[in-house]
Amino acid sequence: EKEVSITKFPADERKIIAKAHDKYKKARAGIINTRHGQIHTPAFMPVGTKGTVKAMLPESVQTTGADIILGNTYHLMLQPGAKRVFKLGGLHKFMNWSKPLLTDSGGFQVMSLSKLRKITEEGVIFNSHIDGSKFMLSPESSTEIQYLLGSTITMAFDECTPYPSTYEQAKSSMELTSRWAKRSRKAFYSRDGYGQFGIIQGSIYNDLRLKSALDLIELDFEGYAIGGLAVGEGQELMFKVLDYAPDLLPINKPRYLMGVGKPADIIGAVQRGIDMFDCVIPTRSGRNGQAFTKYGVVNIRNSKYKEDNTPLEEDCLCPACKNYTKAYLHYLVKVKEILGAMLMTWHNLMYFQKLMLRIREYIAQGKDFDFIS
Ligand SMILES: CNc1nc2c(CC[C@H]3O[C@@H](OC)[C@H](O)[C@@H]3OC)c3nc(N)[nH]c(=O)c3cc2[nH]1
Ligand SMILES: [Zn+2]
Repeated sequence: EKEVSITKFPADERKIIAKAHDKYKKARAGIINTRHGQIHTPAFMPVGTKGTVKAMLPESVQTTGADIILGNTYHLMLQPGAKRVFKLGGLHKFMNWSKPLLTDSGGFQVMSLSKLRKITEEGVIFNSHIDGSKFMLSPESSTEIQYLLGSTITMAFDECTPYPSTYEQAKSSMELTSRWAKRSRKAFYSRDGYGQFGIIQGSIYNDLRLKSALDLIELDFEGYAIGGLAVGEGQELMFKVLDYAPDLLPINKPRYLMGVGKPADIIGAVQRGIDMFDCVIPTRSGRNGQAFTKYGVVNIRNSKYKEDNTPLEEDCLCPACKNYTKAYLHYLVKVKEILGAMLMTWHNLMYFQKLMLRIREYIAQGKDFDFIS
């Protein structure tokens, strides 16, 4: 049993008991202590982009077992505006979520959502996808916005290198991210129980990933994210990067793989040393009628369910499985009833949290967990 205690997450300790497996010696289970409570890792973080996990009440999200949810700087700075959220008591109060909140730094959404944008050394100038008004996101403004929102974990302002990229493109993008990380770190207001994570880039090039990690480790972040993945490279290439990238990061700090993923992606990434995940799959696909079950993914809109009087999963404790049948869910989703989105989302979030719970238990017992899904 290797006891590895994490360096201070300001004023708090993160205890991590990394059991060295023969096959999965990199898998680890632990606890991150923050100002807003504990995060049990490996952790799945539901996405609440616009200050709400879509179709869920925050107390319902809590019953699924989620310790932390995500908000998004890009969306919230456009509407309702970071200063307004600050004036109203911060995002925790605004959305009635008292546990940890992680906010992305906004760069990714600028590139994927905004119209007309210009990347300069200073930052990214863009027009809002809502009303076309002009905005600038920079390491300083992104860090300040996340402070105004009251984020427990703030993400450094980075450039998510697109896939595919040539070596030269990935190199200059990674170097820009390193310069922006330095400015983000300088702009961060360090407080007990709050933390800022650096995001490493470098696409699929291992020397660039190493350089990115070295640049960011110098800035002594409270945690590190592996960025530039789940951007279309596919699972095989992603795992190839994850075969070495987590090892470039401090073993005693949280490692967060952004935007991942399906259950099999999560299991493979945990086996390679990742602690934290976020993905829209359980919420977005739930609203689109896809339910994750131990029998595989159920497309509830399929007509074979229209008179199926059994629950999605007979032993699941979520309201969809306890009180309703596949036939009812099939009907609700077909006629686009709001309750359909609610019940499907609730079940999927419960499924993902159960998966993480089982992974944490297997690691704690020193068991292999290849076959869980
Ligand atoms: C899906 N694949 C993927 N997402 C990614 C995101 C957005 C996650 C963010 O996007 C929102 O979900 C829609 C969530 O709010 C999440 O917040 C952390 C990334 N963000 C940054 N800053 N840098 C990256 O390299 C990056 C890579 C990703 N790959
Ligand atoms: Zn269920």
